[in-house]
Amino acid sequence: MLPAVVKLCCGISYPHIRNIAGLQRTAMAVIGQEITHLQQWGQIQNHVRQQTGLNHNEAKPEDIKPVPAKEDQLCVRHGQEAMRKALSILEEKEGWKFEVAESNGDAICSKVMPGGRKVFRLEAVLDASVDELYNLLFVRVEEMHQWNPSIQQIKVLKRIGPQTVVTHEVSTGTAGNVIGQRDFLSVRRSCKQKSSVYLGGAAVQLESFPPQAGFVRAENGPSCIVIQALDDDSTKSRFTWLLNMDAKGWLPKSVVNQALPRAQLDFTRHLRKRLSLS
Ligand SMILES: CC(C)CCC[C@@H](C)[C@H]1CC[C@H]2[C@@H]3CC=C4C[C@@H](O)CC[C@]4(C)[C@H]3CC[C@]12C
Repeated sequence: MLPAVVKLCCGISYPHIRNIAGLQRTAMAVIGQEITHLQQWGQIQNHVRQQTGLNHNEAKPEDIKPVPAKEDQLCVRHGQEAMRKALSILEEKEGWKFEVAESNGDAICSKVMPGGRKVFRLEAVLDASVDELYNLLFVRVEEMHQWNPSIQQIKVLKRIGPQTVVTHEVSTGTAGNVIGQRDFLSVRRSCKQKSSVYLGGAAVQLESFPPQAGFVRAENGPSCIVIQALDDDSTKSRFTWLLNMDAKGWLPKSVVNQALPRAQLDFTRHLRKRLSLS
């Protein structure tokens, strides 16, 4: 119905729109983008509702079907767009400020984005091949709670081809984590090349999986992990992680901005421990 009405309006106004100029033209373009956006989200929401049967909060693995429906493309595009944005943040040369470094060489820088949110970039060298890390961080992402106590659960709600997943993540609210428990709903994409892997993602909003009672739904802005083989030694990888998170809830910015780099260092420590076992 909405698309039909929009088309009708466009038809009626087309001769006038052709004659507009300047700011009015910009405004038209923005309105157009908004409509496309609204329409896309409507489709994604309906589709995920149908495919996962998620009117309750538990998705059983057998409910998740890899249906290559047309609407899936929208999730894929959202993931691609998140990856593109995250990589372009990483590529920015200016404005990074040193945050912390550990004696093992792990280092975190931060940058304030337009709008005031701080993003964090962790750089580390890990004793693992690109494939091993891809396997642990993307293929077997649901097992992450087994080696990372900051994570209570990660559930793949939907797989769209080999590269895209829709996930629900729950962090733990342990003593070390001053922010407390959060849940996230994200689209995540992987892009695997011979000597590097890109894992990117961002939050999505789905009516079928609304914020749950007792949880604060945090939001991942465009974020990514880049894993690159070190030239000389393919058993070691460079690990670069852009964390871009709106933790939500009523917390002072300064508290959040201290907890996030800490969470990155903790994550990396647990990842190293896990790698030393295999
Ligand atoms: C400080 C509080 C709010 C949050 C602490 C937990 C943070 C560090 C946790 C919660 C959810 C987690 C993410 C969940 C899923 C993935 C996808 C995977 O392919 C790479 C790791 C990544 C991206 C995790 C990174 C760490 C993460 C962001």
